[in-house]
Amino acid sequence: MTTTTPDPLLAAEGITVRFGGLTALSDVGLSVAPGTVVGLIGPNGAGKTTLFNVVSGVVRPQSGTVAWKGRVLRAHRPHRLAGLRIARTLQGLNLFPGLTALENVMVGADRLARGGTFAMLTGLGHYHGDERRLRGRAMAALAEFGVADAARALPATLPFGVQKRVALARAVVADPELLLLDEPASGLSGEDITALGEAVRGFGARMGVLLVEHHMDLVMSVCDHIVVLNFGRVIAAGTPAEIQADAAVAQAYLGAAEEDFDA
Ligand SMILES: Nc1ncnc2c1ncn2[C@@H]1O[C@H](COP(=O)(O)OP(=O)(O)OP(=O)(O)O)[C@@H](O)[C@H]1O
Repeated sequence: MTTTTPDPLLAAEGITVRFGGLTALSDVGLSVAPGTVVGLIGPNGAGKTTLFNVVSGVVRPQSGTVAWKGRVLRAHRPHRLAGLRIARTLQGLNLFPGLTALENVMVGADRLARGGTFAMLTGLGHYHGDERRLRGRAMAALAEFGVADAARALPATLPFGVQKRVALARAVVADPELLLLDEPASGLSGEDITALGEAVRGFGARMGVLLVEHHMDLVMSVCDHIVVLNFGRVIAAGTPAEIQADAAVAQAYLGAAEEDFDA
């Protein structure tokens, strides 16, 4: 039998996570196919970050599996993601304060450096060829995000929106096959969000993307498929149009808003 649906890059199945007596995720699944942007949304406390952390290897589920290209990941750890060609950005910027924007992006290209970025940045080992090649690549990544002129600056001296772009450049500089984005729009507004949306759509043409995000306009405009969590369960999954028309989703957000209102 032939199928038009590509095999997923990432497939999480039956994920259950408990923190003491609290069930943060209950039998949750999602998958990301190449060239698609999958959104993960839900009210506060729904379990989005927990699922992001399971996929990243930060949290180990009590049950369920995470598979990468059809192979279940058993010793799944965050520092192994780059080797699998999975990149992620976190809610915080996580830029190295003592390195310039360019050097930060070069760290993201570590997978491509034969001697490792450490050798390259410290000058130890055989690094000259790597250094030139990766510097060029990192500059190109900064230019792609319109922040090439920030290359020599330390992160703390740059506006927040520029730091965010540097963090995105670092995430994609090594050409990942899957990009995990945890609330990339947080702290951004106006044209920075518009530019972020364009960037995420651009990533979607080159790689699979999993986007955890509160900013609904962004999610609805960039995602091919959306999974909605509430109280640790998947309550809906579908296209942006299907999710916008889903009564259970509207109820979940309305309920959350009423709780916020009562608080
Ligand atoms: N390390 C932890 N220990 C105990 N409880 C936790 C832990 N991490 C998350 N939780 C709880 O698990 C539930 C899901 O939290 P999670 O952060 O995954 O939700 P979220 O959808 O990302 O929320 P938000 O949108 O507010 O970031 C919440 O009730 C939260 O309090």
